[in-house]
Amino acid sequence: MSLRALGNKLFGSGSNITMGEASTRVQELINEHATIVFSKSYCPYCSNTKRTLKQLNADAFVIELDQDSDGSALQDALEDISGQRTVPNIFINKKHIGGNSDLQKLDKAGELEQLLRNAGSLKL
Ligand SMILES: N[C@@H](CCC(=O)N[C@@H](CS)C(=O)NCC(=O)O)C(=O)O
Repeated sequence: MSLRALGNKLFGSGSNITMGEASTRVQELINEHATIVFSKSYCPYCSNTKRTLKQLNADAFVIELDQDSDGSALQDALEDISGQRTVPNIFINKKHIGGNSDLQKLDKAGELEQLLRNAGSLKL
């Protein structure tokens, strides 16, 4: 568990769910959505990721952590699950892709489209 997650567990993060519940919710979201972006609405890297996915016509589920009352607990859980605290935090086919720079790298290498296709996330 990260130091921040431990601090939140001991002192509270302003959220009403436990770490375990947050982890379960994150895991359920990852399992339910072939492509999912954990995002924050004001984050420019997230906008970049969402724009790229939209340009590819990908069907991606986006959760804006800053607009979710449990967002900070979910972010702690994401750090535990993926080792990454920053947003965007992207999963395709339950596989952790990383952040925006990782997604852009895959796109430039021509690998993103195939990943999305394999996940069943391409509409066309
Ligand atoms: N290199 C990362 C940068 C992501 C980043 O710095 N995101 C900021 C928000 S714009 C962040 O997560 N800050 C910490 C936080 O919001 O808790 C990427 O490409 O995704």
